[in-house]
Amino acid sequence: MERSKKPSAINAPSGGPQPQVDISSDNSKVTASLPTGESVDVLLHGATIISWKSGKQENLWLSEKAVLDGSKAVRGGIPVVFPVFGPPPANHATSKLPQHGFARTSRWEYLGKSTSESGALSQGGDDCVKLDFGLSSSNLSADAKKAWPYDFGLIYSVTLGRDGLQTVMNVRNEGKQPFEFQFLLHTYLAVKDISKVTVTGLMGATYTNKVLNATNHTETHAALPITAETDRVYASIAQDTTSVLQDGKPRFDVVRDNLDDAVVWNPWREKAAAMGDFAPKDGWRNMLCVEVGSVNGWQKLEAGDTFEAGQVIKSLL
Ligand SMILES: O=P(O)(O)OC[C@H]1O[C@@H](O)[C@H](O)[C@@H](O)[C@@H]1O
Repeated sequence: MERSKKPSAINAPSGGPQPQVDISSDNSKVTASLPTGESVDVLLHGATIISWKSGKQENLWLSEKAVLDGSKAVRGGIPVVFPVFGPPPANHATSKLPQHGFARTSRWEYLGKSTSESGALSQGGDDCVKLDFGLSSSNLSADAKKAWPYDFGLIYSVTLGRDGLQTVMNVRNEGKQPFEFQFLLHTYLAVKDISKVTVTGLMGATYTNKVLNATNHTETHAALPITAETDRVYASIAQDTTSVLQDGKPRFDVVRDNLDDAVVWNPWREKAAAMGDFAPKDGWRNMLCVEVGSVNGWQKLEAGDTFEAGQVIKSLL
């Protein structure tokens, strides 16, 4: 599929200090950092970004009890949701998969780095670094392969720039039959105090309110406060950018590319207490998930076709 908004290429390296990329000695994590102090940590387990720092400031929330050894999806950071969002519907090809699919619990392969083609975040030269991760049907566990028997290839590109992080997924149908999928980036943003957070860029969008018996509504808030358990799936949002404000000041811009939907989730006190891997127990005060995706209905990919989509998150300090 041709993308309407392809990231532009960056200029040739300037010869100054270079971004650094390290692979942990146990081969479980890739860390990239820029000479200007930004860094990102990506686990091969789930290709889950578990840390993204702008200088000393951590932008992502990660549970103190997150399980990082590959036995369970990570509670925090940016888990990748594919090929189904939420509990799979009974009458669909994904019906035998676990909630949110297998991408977040599979081990991905690190495909390498580049600094020459980093796109949307670059201001020129080598001020960005792009890490590529791959997952294909041949790397899946026997259980996942059996539950969703399609041939596919995913390439997930994580680009660290000075003022933002870009995450882009390329999905390719490598089989002979079409398949349908959903995709979402389950970003846990770190916030100082949820009681002083508002979310903009959703006004006028219709949403399913999962905490109100999955009823449908239209967003009427220009700046949505988060005052209780929140689990809303917004569909076909007109604006590209969803912003998180702290104390009325912009803290994050989340810019969608070729993705129309977004979930806003905070479990609040009781649901957080019920999650064994959620810590500290009052951690819900310091996080908000703004999850961009394509989750209303299905993306259909014919044999040989590709789909590409992602987000840029800007940390506005
Ligand atoms: O506990 P999980 O599987 O990581 O899911 C967390 C949440 O993920 C959100 O995307 C869903 O909208 C919520 O309903 C869900 O509770």
